[in-house]
Amino acid sequence: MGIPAHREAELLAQVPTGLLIDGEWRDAAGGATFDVEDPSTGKVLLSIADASTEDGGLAMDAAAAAQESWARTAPRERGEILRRAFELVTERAEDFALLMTLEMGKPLAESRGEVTYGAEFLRWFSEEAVRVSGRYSTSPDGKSRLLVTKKPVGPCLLITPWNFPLAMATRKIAPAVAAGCTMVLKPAKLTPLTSQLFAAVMMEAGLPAGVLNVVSTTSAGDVTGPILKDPRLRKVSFTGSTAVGQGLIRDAAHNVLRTSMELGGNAPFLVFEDADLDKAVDGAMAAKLRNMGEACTAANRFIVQDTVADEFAERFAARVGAMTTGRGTEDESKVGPLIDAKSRDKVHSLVTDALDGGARALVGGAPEEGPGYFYQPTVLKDVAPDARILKEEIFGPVAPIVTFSTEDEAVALANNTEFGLVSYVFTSDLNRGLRIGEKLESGMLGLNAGVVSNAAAPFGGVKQSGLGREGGAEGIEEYLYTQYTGIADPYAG
Ligand SMILES: NC(=O)c1ccc[n+]([C@@H]2O[C@H](COP(=O)([O-])OP(=O)(O)OC[C@H]3O[C@@H](n4cnc5c(N)ncnc54)[C@H](O)[C@@H]3O)[C@@H](O)[C@H]2O)c1
Ligand SMILES: O=CCCC(=O)O
Repeated sequence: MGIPAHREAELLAQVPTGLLIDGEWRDAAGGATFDVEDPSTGKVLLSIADASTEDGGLAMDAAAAAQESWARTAPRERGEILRRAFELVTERAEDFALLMTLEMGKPLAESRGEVTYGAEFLRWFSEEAVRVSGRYSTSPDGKSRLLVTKKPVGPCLLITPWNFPLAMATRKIAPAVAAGCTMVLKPAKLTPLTSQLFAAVMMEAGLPAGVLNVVSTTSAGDVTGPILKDPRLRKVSFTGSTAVGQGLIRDAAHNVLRTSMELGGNAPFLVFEDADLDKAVDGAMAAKLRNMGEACTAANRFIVQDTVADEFAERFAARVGAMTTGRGTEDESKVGPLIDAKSRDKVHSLVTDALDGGARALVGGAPEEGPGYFYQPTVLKDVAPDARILKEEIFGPVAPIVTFSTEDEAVALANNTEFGLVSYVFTSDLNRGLRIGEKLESGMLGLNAGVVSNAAAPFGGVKQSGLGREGGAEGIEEYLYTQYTGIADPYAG
């Protein structure tokens, strides 16, 4: 059983294929289009408008023109639009889930999870929209008054990746809407369809024309480069690879833009000998195989105390080996394809390098035969310390295991990376968990938990994993700036 072909066709027919500029769906200026493919089959799902530099300029014009009036709308009005969007996405959860599965490949159950997660940003920020506040105080010498207010930063450029097509968009759009900012959204060319449908839902929820403009394109730099140089732009928020983020930070320096950067990771997953191994294996499954390992939060290095390493590896490998790969629309599929051939080749080159360096594959270790970009869920043991797989983001269903003997050694191994997004620690000793957490260089910590993502939490990294936070009370601050007004002493004649 799976999803009938006519259901897929009916859904695809509802996805807008134009660019959303100033509230209208339009063809690209030169009429160009591009194909979006299903990574399970390589077949074309839909052709959509391919934005050019000119289209990017029109989108920027629309965002700039809408900014002033949008900033003046009542916070409650912005919150209600987000709340309606939350309800519409929730009503259409099956559509969004199927669309993500089609264009990105993840199993339907995971897509449904992403719909819940992605929609939650809409609900969370619908509530935050009315909580922005400032303060009024007396200066220390009593001679003046200090009025501190928060204002929307202004038009924003939002750039999103392909791996969580809905949640990465709502995590930016919702706080921008709540704060009163207008936007140009550039989704990833591999998975633009979810953003296209989501933008239609935002319009249906009552978002005024020009507030959200969407320019899907195959020429990312050509579209975003001029926007970044436009003096009307005030902020760029990016989720994607560290290399691209570094380039955008350089470009953002030109106009000294506010930047939020959600970049790559190399998460350590630490298992201590006092951990409940059943829970550690459950956590490892979630931290590694969620989204086929194509998550910035994916556990990239399993660092296990030597006294329990064999038992952990054996149990983990048994679970991983039981995971069936398949098109995400099929009921039995637990692990979908990787996003494209390049990604699968990269994963395999990391595995091959590790095996050549002396590692053993307890399960998996090769691409799947046949159509689509499937890779066998894999566990590697005895990985050499200098293996590339321990240094680079794997972004696939592959788990390398290394061992340690002391707490200090575990921390040193975990911190031995330029990334610092999330770390996972499994121990039944709370003091040890907190102690290790204090020593780990990462923006987030999963303590006996394999997933930390939550709309109510500040998501983000340190070191080369990024700048700023998305979600939580912190998320809206990224779209606000502080204005201070100094007021003369009201008692002085
Ligand atoms: N920290 C986080 O929250 C988070 C979340 C999801 C993904 N990621 C990271 O994203 C990466 C995977 O996503 P990806 O492959 O889509 O990343 P990517 O950096 O290749 O692309 C991300 C986005 O940037 C665009 N882009 C690429 N080159 C550009 C340029 N020169 N100018 C402007 N835009 C450009 C892409 O079209 C896409 O929309 C991984 O490294 C992953 O860790 C991080
Ligand atoms: O890929 C990174 C995002 C993952 C998440 O938000 O849970």
